[in-house]
Amino acid sequence: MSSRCGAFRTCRRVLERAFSLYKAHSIKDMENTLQLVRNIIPPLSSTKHKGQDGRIGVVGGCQEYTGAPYFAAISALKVGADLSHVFCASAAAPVIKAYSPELIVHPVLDSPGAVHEVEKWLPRLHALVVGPGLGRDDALLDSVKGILEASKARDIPVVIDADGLWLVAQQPALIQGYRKAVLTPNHMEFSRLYDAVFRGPVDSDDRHGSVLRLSQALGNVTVVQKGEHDILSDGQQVLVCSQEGSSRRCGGQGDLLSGSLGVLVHWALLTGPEKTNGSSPLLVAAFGACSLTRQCNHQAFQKHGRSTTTSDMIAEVGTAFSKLFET
Ligand SMILES: NC(=O)C1=CN([C@@H]2O[C@H](COP(=O)(O)OP(=O)(O)OC[C@H]3O[C@@H](n4cnc5c(N)ncnc54)[C@H](O)[C@@H]3O)[C@@H](O)[C@H]2O)[C@@H](O)CC1
Ligand SMILES: Nc1ncnc2c1ncn2[C@@H]1O[C@H](COP(=O)(O)OP(=O)(O)OP(=O)(O)O)[C@@H](O)[C@H]1O
Ligand SMILES: [Mg+2]
Repeated sequence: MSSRCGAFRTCRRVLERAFSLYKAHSIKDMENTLQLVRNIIPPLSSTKHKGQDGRIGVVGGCQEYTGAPYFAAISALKVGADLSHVFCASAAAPVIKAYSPELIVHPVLDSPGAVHEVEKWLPRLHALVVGPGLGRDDALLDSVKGILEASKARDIPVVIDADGLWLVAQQPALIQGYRKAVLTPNHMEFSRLYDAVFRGPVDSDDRHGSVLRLSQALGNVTVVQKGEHDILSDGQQVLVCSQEGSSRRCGGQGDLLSGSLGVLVHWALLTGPEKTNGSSPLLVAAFGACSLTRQCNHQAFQKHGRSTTTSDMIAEVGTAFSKLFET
């Protein structure tokens, strides 16, 4: 009996040691990747003009959902973009404008010339975030398909989230092989995409492999699977972001992530792979957005506990950004 207890204790010590080694290793990996994120952040400078640090467009917002595009667009500004546009359905526009005087809001998505109306702006935009609060109306989704095609033709980076991922699950060919696309699925959105591409369910015991395979099958688009740990892959590398957040899971946190990512993607592509130590700039940008969102969640939770909402997290963007990237 006592020798069995001894064996049990030894086994537990081995497991504990292995776990703490793994933890130490992953903390070191996280710190190394955070350093790469710091390398892509442009310095603030008095010689720059308005617009140079980012002009970002969010495509989303319909009668039902006005919060999601607002969260994404305001997060882009708070992270450091100079201008943030929202292209939404007409019913959503006055609501979004009333939330914030800082956003430029175009009520065009449900007009017959929607693609043309957005295309006019594309030469002036550095990145698009497609999907927050878009809804699943077929006519809107059809316009978004045209907007995605126009963005690809101009080589504009696109972050695809929420209902934009619904569209991609219906038509994966839309982003197949487009290396400037980043997909940011939550649990359900990832399962839907995986099922659409592989015609079978995700292996829940192999999250890393599933994310890697999905990215590869889509022609190396960057995939960010959000969850307790965020798993990111460009089809070659797999990164894990375990920045401490909290247990509070209010809606809108993913919108903060996709909006911040719009800016970071622009900065990362501007900097190029020399500063990201051979890692894909988009993967580094995605790691930055995941860390930032989780840090905002952590800080907001310290102050507000169970009543934390996404607006409280957005109020933390400035200090969370400084803590992670400007120390
Ligand atoms: N204030 C707003 O306007 C908000 C609007 N939102 C919009 O709402 C629309 C639908 O988004 P949804 O995210 O609900 O998408 P889905 O309609 O695909 O639903 C996802 C479902 O998965 C569940 N889920 C999430 N994580 C899970 C996990 N780990 N395990 C099991 N189930 C899990 C959620 O409870 C949710 O019911 C999108 O347009 C989105 O942008 C959201 O962004 C939230 C905030
Ligand atoms: N269990 C968890 N523990 C810690 N952080 C989590 C957990 N689940 C999700 N997150 C974090 O919350 C953020 C949003 O992820 P989530 O899965 O809620 O996205 P979402 O469903 O798209 O959100 P939204 O409500 O904006 O649509 C990400 O930064 C992710 O890292
Ligand atoms: Mg979402």
